[in-house]
Amino acid sequence: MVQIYKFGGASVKDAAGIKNVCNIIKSGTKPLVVVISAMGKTTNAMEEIIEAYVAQNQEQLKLAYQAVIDYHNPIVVDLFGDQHPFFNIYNKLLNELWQRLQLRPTGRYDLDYDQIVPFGELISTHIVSAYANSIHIQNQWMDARNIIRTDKNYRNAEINWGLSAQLVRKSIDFQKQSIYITQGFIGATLSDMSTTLGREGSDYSGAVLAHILNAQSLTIWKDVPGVLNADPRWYPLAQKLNEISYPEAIELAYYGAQVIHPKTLKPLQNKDIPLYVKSFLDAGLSGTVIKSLKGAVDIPVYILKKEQLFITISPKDFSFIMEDNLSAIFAIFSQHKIKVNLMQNSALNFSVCINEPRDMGSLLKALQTDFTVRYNDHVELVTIRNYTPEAIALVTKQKQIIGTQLSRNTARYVLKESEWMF
Ligand SMILES: Nc1ncnc2c1ncn2[C@@H]1O[C@H](COP(=O)(O)OP(=O)(O)O)[C@@H](O)[C@H]1O
Ligand SMILES: N[C@@H](CC(=O)OP(=O)(O)O)C(=O)O
Repeated sequence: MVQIYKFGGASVKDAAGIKNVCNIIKSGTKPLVVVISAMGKTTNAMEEIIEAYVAQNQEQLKLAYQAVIDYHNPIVVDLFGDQHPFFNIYNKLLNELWQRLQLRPTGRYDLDYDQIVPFGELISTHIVSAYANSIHIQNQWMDARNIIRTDKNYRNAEINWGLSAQLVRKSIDFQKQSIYITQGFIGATLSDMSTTLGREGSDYSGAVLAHILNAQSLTIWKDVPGVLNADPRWYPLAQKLNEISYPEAIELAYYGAQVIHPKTLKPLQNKDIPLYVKSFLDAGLSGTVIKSLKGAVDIPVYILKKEQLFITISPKDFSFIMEDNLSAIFAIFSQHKIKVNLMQNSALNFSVCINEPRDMGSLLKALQTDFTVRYNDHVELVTIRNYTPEAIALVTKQKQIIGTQLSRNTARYVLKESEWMF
């Protein structure tokens, strides 16, 4: 049975990382499909390109494009030397990106974004695939846009499961090749326009392929030993969870545990395919497995969401917060692509915690036509699953609490941003 491996940007951020990834691929059970993200923070660098491109700021565009080249070039030279046939592929790809940047913007930001940002993944996968072949790890590079078909919802495209399944099965032949290397995060519409699946969407790509290929397992290789009970960058005493059930992992991802993309788990759960989260820094460690399990995680799990805005909305006409008002509010959120992380309502007020919007002014303006709006900015949202009095004390001590929501398993606190001291 096939295994799927997914490597994120951190694992391929430099030449040493790529060599390490190749070692893991070499040791992995075959057949194997490998899904790789753009190297390091390349997607952010591609977003700089987009900003300059859309603004048609040529000076800025050249600088942003050059930054992408300056990051990748030394890695390519380190891996291949400065004379290698791979440079034909590599230079062709960069040239294709530059030519794309010479076209005039269409005026549709999301569409342009999706034609440009995928170059990050195309470059990284070509580098890893060619390097692996050069050290005799025979593999086939595959363009995910030829197998992952989506709708036209640029930047957040939905998978066309039926067509993708047909194309994946047609393109992959494990009799001929036991290792395929492809991109996460990207796909294409029926008319061959590139699409992306949402930031950090490569985990999801891994799950889509695992589902379609009835894989034995999906392993996502991270810079942490597994899923921990908190982000270790925030809470240094975080502990590894050995096993998590699908529903619990879905809840953790939904509340914002950044280690797994929220859409990743459903396609796996539906076919009972286990997800391993393992460390690419020490592939021998057991990691975390997410699978069908009875029983819950037995320690508190903490999830922090930064850069939040807590808004309280009240109808100006003193009507109650009922379905018609709620649907008007959600229509505005949807138009502004607002993600609601927590909501609460009383008779006269509706409060939400949302990611700080890119254009706060236009959101407020839209809401203020029919509603009075009060808000707290610079807030953080902490969710504690399996909370205990000690866990609550840990996150709320010396904090100004702006909102609280408690259910049987989950405690949520909207807190004024201030330094964390554990
Ligand atoms: N509960 C958690 N367990 C482990 N890591 C977590 C958790 N919550 C957040 N993280 C963070 O997620 C990071 C890995 O995710 P991410 O950077 O998206 O990986 P990649 O880019 O490789 O896909 C870790 O470095 C860690 O700081
Ligand atoms: N490169 C894309 C997709 C992705 O999933 O990346 P990573 O696996 O490094 O989080 C992004 O940064 O959004």
